[in-house]
Amino acid sequence: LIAAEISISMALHSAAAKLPVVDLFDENCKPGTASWVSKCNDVRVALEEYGCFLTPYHQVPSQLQDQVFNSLQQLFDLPLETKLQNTSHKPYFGYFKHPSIPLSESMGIDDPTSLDGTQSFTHLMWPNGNQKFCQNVHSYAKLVSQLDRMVKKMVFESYGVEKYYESHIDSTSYLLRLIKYRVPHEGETIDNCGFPHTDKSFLTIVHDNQVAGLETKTKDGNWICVQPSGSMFIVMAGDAFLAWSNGRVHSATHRVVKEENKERYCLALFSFSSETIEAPAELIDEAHPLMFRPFQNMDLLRLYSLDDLHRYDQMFNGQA
Ligand SMILES: O=C(O)CCC(=O)C(=O)O
Ligand SMILES: [Fe+2]
Repeated sequence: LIAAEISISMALHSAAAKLPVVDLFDENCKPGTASWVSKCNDVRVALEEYGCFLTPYHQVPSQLQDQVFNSLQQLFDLPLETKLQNTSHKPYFGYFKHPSIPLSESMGIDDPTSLDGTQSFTHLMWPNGNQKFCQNVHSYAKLVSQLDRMVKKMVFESYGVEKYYESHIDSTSYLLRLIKYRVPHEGETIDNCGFPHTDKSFLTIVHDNQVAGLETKTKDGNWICVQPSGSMFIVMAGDAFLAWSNGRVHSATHRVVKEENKERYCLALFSFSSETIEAPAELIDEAHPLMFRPFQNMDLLRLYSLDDLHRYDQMFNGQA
């Protein structure tokens, strides 16, 4: 009986695969210490094996999280013609809504870590000003960008190429996407909230209002449902990180499905590099021949967006 129970519990365990959780901020973990080195290793391994991991990030106070998610509600309640003011020549940087995924709607703040970036977005949405929104979103983006830099520092160190870290960070820019997934209307049977995809960023940090929906795919093809909780942030490698690492870092396919009958709000901080994306010489050898020709991160995003729009249209016209 005991043996049977053990095997049942193992079966259940493997059925509900979970993402690794890496706590970057435990007390003993200061740069230079042995525990820092092993933490860097954990981060690298998580990104190599899963392409993503969960991390508790208490640096964003829960009060600020609440305020930001409340502001999102206020933002999406604005009239459509106001939201449509959020435009950009860069793909995915502006307002997006498509008939093939009616439950979701999203907007983008270019350069949210600078006060200018957040202010000009705020001004477009609220010409009479909305100081609270601006301050909250700006502080939030700055705090999350610190997590982005920390993760990269740890991975660069773990590969022994920390000498490239400073210039990489100097050429990094951010995009904060604000996403709303509404509740289906009565009789509406849609649960599709977008295509399964990999991000074209270097790194993405996703955080939601504790309503489930995000799923990531493991290398062996299983979907992991990401369980949200207040201060857990999900750190996800994009295709640019994969290429830079010469294929070592995995970029996980992920998708959003609507499970709960609750509105889901999500904030995704994408980082892009304006340096040419190419693997450091240290990561190229006989066992790891160069996998990708050097390219520009924004070109990758542009190329993808053309395919993507085509897919949305096909889906809308019932051909996919
Ligand atoms: O809503 C989410 O959790 C993720 C959204 C996403 O994958 C994206 O915007 O690229
Ligand atoms: Fe994504």
